[in-house]
Amino acid sequence: MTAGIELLTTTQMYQADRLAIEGGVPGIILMEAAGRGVAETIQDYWETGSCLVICGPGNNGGDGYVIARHLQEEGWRVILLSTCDPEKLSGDAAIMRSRWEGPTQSIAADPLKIDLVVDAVFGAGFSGTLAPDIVSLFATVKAAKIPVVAVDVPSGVNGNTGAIDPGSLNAAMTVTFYRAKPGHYLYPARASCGQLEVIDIGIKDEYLETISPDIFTNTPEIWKSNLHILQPSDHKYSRGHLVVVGGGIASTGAARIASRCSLRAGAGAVTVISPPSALTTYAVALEAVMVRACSTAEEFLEWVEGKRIGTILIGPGCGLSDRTVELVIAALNSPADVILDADALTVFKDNPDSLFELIRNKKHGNCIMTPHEAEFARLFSFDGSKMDRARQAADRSNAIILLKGADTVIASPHGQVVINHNAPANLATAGSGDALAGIIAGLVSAKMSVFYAAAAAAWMHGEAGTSVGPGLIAEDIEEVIPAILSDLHDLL
Ligand SMILES: NC(=O)C1=CN([C@@H]2O[C@H](COP(=O)(O)OP(=O)(O)OC[C@H]3O[C@@H](n4cnc5c(N)ncnc54)[C@H](OP(=O)(O)O)[C@@H]3O)[C@@H](O)[C@H]2O)[C@@H](O)CC1
Ligand SMILES: Nc1ncnc2c1ncn2[C@@H]1O[C@H](COP(=O)(O)OP(=O)(O)O)[C@@H](O)[C@H]1O
Ligand SMILES: [K+]
Repeated sequence: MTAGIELLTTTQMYQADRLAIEGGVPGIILMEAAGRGVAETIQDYWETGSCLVICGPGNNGGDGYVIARHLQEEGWRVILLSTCDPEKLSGDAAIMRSRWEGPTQSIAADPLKIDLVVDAVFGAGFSGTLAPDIVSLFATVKAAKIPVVAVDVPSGVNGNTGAIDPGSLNAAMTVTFYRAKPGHYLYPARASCGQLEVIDIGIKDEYLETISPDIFTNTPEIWKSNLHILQPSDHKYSRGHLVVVGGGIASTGAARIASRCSLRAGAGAVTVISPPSALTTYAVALEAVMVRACSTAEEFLEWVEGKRIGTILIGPGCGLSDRTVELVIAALNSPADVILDADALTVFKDNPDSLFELIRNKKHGNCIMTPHEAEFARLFSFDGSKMDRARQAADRSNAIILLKGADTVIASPHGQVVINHNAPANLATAGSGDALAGIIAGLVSAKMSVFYAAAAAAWMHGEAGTSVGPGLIAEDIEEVIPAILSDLHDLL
């Protein structure tokens, strides 16, 4: 099995296919390897039994004929069903059909007597809607509750976007080739893929240099070498002094959660900036985190510059006020790296371009914005997949965009994308986003480059969700960061 962190679009997958063919592996050999690989994977997981293979009109259907042949040779009772006139198949698929010696049915067999269904109707290049006869066939399979193995993707999934026709099948397993596709990791399609298996069909890894993928799954492999390793010469300020801009007396929890997470993630020193009226509340609640009152944006900027603050997190619990707007402007005018979250984004909903201009004009330091979908929609009005929207937003704003959710997407203004896939749904709890923002800030403060910091933080946040498990509240996240960091350092 190959895994590989690269995700390929349909166009890139066709390019891989072409490069392999030009490199001397004919398409028919690739198709044979693909079908045989799926059949072998099926046998790794299922007892020999009876199988319905549903074949479509293109090469995905061609794979289906190969799978049917191999399963039959291994003793399976195979029923093959074509969703189109098999005479209309062309190219490699037509050749594979000619090598299939069993019957080909054009109407549904009795699915109740079948142990497994192989969905080889459409591949990752599908877009649009499934025809009614296919939807109705799939409905029969669903009603019979037979496990489904999808070839490449469950038919009806768009491999580039993660969009899915509601009539598609829910696969127990999806077997794809060479590298996974973004649609395997983006919702809603991700929920329909089941266990994802990526198999080697003889396309060389070296072709990736030509293809130059820019979409990746979020694994430590991407960013672990960028984690800061503490040295004997380190002291608290060399590890980075970070500022979290806190809100007023009614909403101090968010900055408290974020600031504690940022210390855990690696900042050497953290100061919460508070309106004078809330200073005592912060001071009583925080121990290792310092607190400082700041009345005006001018005073804030002067202090940030004077103290050579390297990182500023602003937004969690800040409030939708002129103070927040002024402090965001001051932060972006400072040389520090800036993480904008929550209220720091929403305060610009009536004039997002002014925010983007501030970011574009930032002379030193970078900016990361961490919206959830509603915050994103207040600033941007792009169409398309979550990945495309995050990418366009990064391009428009010149910030790193971390668009939150079960499939958090991190996009850079240079078009690089990472899709996170380890976040359990128990993270959907108040304050969990504040913890994430704090972890990002802590990693940035500890000198991790900003794109990697955003990706690493999303991954650590997901691990924290899994580690705490059911009943997680946002305060729990900081508690498990040391163990997660310790495991990460073991990988180095
Ligand atoms: N690449 C590789 O390295 C390898 C790839 N392999 C396999 O090839 C598969 C990709 O093959 P593929 O390009 O033939 O696509 P696939 O989905 O089978 O069929 C396309 C057909 O569907 C049709 N169609 C499309 N949308 C539709 C709609 N909404 N509603 C109705 N029809 C629609 C479309 O018709 P068109 O619209 O183009 O006229 C066309 O006839 C891939 O998934 C993998 O399994 C392996 O063999 C090993 C090597
Ligand atoms: N269903 C889910 N599965 C996994 N992660 C989720 C889910 N829903 C939310 N999250 C994560 O939880 C965090 C919630 O952040 P946010 O909405 O800003 O909450 P808050 O503002 O209360 O802190 C984000 O990191 C998001 O990606
Ligand atoms: K399929």
